[in-house]
Amino acid sequence: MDTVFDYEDIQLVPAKCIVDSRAECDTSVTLGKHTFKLPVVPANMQTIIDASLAQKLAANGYFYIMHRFHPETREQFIRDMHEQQLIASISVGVKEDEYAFVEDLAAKNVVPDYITIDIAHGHSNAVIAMIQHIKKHLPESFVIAGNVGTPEAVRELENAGADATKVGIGPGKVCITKIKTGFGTGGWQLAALRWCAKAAQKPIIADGGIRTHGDIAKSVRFGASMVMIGSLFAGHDESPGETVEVDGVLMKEYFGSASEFQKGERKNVEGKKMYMPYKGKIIDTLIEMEQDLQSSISYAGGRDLEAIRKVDYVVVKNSIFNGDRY
Ligand SMILES: NC(=O)C1=CN([C@@H]2O[C@H](COP(=O)(O)OP(=O)(O)OC[C@H]3O[C@@H](n4cnc5c(N)ncnc54)[C@H](OP(=O)(O)O)[C@@H]3O)[C@@H](O)[C@H]2O)C=CC1
Ligand SMILES: Nc1nc2c(ncn2[C@@H]2O[C@H](COP(=O)(O)O)[C@@H](O)[C@H]2O)c(=O)[nH]1
Repeated sequence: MDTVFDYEDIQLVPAKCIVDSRAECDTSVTLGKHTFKLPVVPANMQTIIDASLAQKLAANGYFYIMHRFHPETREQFIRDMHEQQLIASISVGVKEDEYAFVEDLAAKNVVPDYITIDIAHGHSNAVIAMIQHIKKHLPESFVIAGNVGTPEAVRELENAGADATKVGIGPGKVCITKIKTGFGTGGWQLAALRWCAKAAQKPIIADGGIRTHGDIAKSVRFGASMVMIGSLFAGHDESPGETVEVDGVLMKEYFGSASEFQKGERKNVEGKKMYMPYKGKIIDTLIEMEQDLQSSISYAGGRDLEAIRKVDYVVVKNSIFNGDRY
């Protein structure tokens, strides 16, 4: 691999505008059998999504992935979403119980539209076996497998039957994998995405490290079909994390899925907790993301996300804030 870089090191180069208004630019994306308003999905984490937010997102045309941390509620969740004619998108792990869960869903003909295999180190026989198990019992479900950080892993999971792969080992805001293990794509996530995308034959979801709305356009430029985001979605009214007041300022908790707060014990901890400033309603953030992405498309000289995939870029180390931070 040649030089590595991250989101803050890249700027996309503008091309001649062909629209009269940014409102003409279409940010929609198709993943599997469905089309969504934005190429963005809130992280499948307990402080980011719950059933109520999932319902709201799906009803308004956004993609979502429900987390897997209340496993006993998943079947009813799928039934509830389908009763409302909404997509059902769940997560699974790879432990023994999950095999029985998939078989049970198949036996009852309760078929999720999307199933995400949510594991820290996705380039593993455990994930390959789970992909094959889902494809055998629930062939109509769209399978997203991850997380990975190399082209070899993308190819292997695709060959096992994954319909999309999720790229990002350790770039997350509440991630401490890189500190605890020395491994990951933290600090070079965008270059890792490009590396993986060159090998991919199916959609890639870039996961972790998005800090600004412009990073969504950069992810699309470097090969992502969709972008998974945790921290930017934390802190909203609808975010399930606990709300606290610190020095008179409202904050909401955001913790890692491999943190002691999720696990309930200090074993193989690779995540931490932080408090994010309260941000108001999530729909306002989604609308702002859409407007910013429409603007990105206009700077790319096109009318839809495809235009962004072709733009030139420059690598200017740490250039994005011109030396300033918010
Ligand atoms: N995207 C990222 O960078 C990361 C994300 N996470 C998130 O944290 C959550 C917990 O992840 P995870 O621990 O995988 O899930 P689980 O705790 O469900 O573990 C899944 C299974 O994989 C095994 N396992 C986990 N990590 C490894 C490894 N490095 N090598 C071999 N076996 C392993 C576990 O066994 P055992 O526990 O006995 O090893 C267990 O049997 C997930 O939601 C994941 O997305 C966590 C770290 C990094
Ligand atoms: N290393 C860890 N990564 C984690 C953990 N919990 C979640 N995650 C990953 O982070 C992203 C969200 O990243 P953000 O930068 O947008 O906040 C999420 O989708 C997971 O892939 C964890 O405990 N450890």
